[in-house]
Amino acid sequence: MEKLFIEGGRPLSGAISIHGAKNAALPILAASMMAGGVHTLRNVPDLLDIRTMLQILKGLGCEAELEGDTITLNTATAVSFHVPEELMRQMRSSIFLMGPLLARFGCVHVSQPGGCAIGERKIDLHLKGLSALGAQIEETPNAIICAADQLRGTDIVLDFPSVGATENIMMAAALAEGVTTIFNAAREPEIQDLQNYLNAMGADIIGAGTDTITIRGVRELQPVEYSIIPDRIVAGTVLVAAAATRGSVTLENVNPAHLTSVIHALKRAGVQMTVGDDIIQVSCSGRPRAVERIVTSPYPAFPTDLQAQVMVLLTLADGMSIMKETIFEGRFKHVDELSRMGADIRIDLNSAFIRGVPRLYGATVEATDLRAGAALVIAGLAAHGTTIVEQIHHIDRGYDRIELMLSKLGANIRRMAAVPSETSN
Ligand SMILES: CC(=O)N[C@H]1[C@@H](OP(=O)(O)OP(=O)(O)OC[C@H]2O[C@@H](n3ccc(=O)[nH]c3=O)[C@H](O)[C@@H]2O)O[C@H](CO)[C@@H](O)[C@@H]1O
Ligand SMILES: C=C(OP(=O)(O)O)C(=O)O
Repeated sequence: MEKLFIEGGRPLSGAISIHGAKNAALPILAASMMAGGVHTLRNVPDLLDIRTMLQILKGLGCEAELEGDTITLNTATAVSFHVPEELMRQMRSSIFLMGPLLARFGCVHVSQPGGCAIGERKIDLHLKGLSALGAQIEETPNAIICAADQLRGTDIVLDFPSVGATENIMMAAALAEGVTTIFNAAREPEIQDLQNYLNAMGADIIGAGTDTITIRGVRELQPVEYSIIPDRIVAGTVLVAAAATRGSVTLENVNPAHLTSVIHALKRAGVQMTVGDDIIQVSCSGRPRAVERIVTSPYPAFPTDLQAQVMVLLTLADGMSIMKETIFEGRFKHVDELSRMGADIRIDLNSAFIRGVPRLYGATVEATDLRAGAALVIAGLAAHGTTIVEQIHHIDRGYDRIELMLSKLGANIRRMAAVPSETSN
């Protein structure tokens, strides 16, 4: 297994361009199935999850090529609506195929999606939404089969503003007969990006970014060229890494409006930031301040996907901070690893009580999930001594060669290949 070796203690400095958003690119790749033909997607990050999605699309019969940050995808050749179980299990985003395949073929055969172990992550809201559009759903322990001769628009009220359910329903409804309105929809920027992509293909959708999305079904969609938005979570990760190492970094190709709650939280921690149209300059010269309370919640509130990374900054703050996680019940797995690096964190139910320490110390730690892994990398950059991060395939799901990105900012970080003794059995 590959590992990251980090010599900590170097302040990050310089400028970096932020890559495209995983959470926008994945549903958009799935949505491309709804318009047979050649699509060109730009600003796509080269991530493990993107490669898994391409593998699924190829398995369905599409032709796909990833060159630099551009994917050329021919979905006209697709012949199958069955996503094999072993591919479904590799990531949560495999579930995005459900709405598009149902809309295109009138039938889809999937199974429970996999992904990081951060909570139960049910898909009941996806299924309820598709059922409301008229799909017949048959669930067995190993398969979920949805079928509909004709999807029909309707009003759908989500019990919780689920990002994935909002997106799956939007995609299926785009080719349904009549009007669908999603109430209590998720408002994440990636949903607006999906709306923009679907509309560019000829869909008629308004409201993404608010809690009410209206989709007027159209008969067909056309393939297009489209550019994915920048990744706000990668941007947030770099902001925290710069602050935790007391560095000074300029982020380019970002949308600061997507990071309002994060910028607010970091400013409360004493981090200096200057915001332009598509750049953010960040610096932190002294010890961060403790922040009384940060609560993760659906957008536009503070994102769960940056909880672990910001917690690292607060482990170094002057005083006691509290972070409350309200989205995923299993998203504190980084805490044990950070404690091994000298952090002082106590968990009580879904709150973490973080007593700042003057410094962290390098250790061998394990990435238990994507953002926990990113947090451990930041901790390693800020720590005294050497940190080895293991199980980094989790990090590769969401960061395009994280070690290259951070090396450009002066970090001493390198990826080491598996040693032969580890691969021989
Ligand atoms: C590819 C992608 O965009 N992933 C993001 C998406 O995941 P994802 O779309 O899976 O997140 P959701 O918003 O659906 O999930 C939020 C909460 O709702 C629950 N839930 C969800 C669906 C459902 O049918 N039933 C149900 O109970 C989940 O268990 C979780 O507790 O939003 C999350 C919350 O911002 C982010 O952390 C993920 O990075
Ligand atoms: C939880 C995440 O992603 P996914 O929904 O793809 O598992 C994430 O990006 O932090």
